[in-house]
Amino acid sequence: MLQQAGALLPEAEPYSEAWLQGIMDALCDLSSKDALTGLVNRRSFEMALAREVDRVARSGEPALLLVLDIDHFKAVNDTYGHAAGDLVIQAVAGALNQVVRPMDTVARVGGEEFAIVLPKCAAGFGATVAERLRERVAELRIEIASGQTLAVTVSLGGAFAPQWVRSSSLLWMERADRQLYRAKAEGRNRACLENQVDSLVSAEEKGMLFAVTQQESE
Ligand SMILES: Nc1nc2c(ncn2[C@@H]2O[C@H](COP(=O)(O)OP(=O)(O)OP(=O)(O)O)[C@@H](O)[C@H]2O)c(=O)[nH]1
Repeated sequence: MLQQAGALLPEAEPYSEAWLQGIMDALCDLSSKDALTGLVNRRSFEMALAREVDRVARSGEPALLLVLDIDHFKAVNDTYGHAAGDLVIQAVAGALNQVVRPMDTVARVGGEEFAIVLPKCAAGFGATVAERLRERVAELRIEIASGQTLAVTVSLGGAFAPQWVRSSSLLWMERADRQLYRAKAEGRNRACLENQVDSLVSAEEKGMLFAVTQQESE
């Protein structure tokens, strides 16, 4: 499996304890990481998001979900080729990883789409961190060929997890996605965040809270 995926096999003596451990680590990476960027993949991110939903519901601590999309990325591929597009995706991934805290999870969730979950992120800090990510990407000068560099921008959407409500990661993702659409529609190279956290608990989420309360009272 590892050879088929182009992954390196451990250098230790075959079938030794170190070699088996190396094989297990490499298989874990293969199932949880995106091969192009080394970021967490969509499947693994969805699990991290579900864990965060549970943690927020238990602790009431704020958490922010950001979704990002490279602007006009099709034009990069069409103008400079797919290999240059891949270099752009890798550079953006690296830049995002540099800006966040070790406790945050950065994932590549689609072709030129990324998502970041930021636990314990206070509501007042959301716009600052989103803006810092946007700026960091805009500052990049990505070398796509000798002496040829490209600059790209990203649009971001963000939503805070509803505190004290056992929501679903899917609903959370949908809310962040809506903000991303807004950022694209308003001209790209910007961040749009839901601003009022408490009043944005949807009817569906209230239903989930009710279901939890009912179960707990049985
Ligand atoms: N190089 C490269 N391109 C990819 C990869 N995955 C998806 N793409 C390309 O990403 C492009 C996404 O383009 P669109 O969804 O039209 O969006 P866009 O051009 O970024 O426009 P906006 O999002 O509206 O700003 C498509 O051309 C895909 O072929 C990948 O792994 N590598």
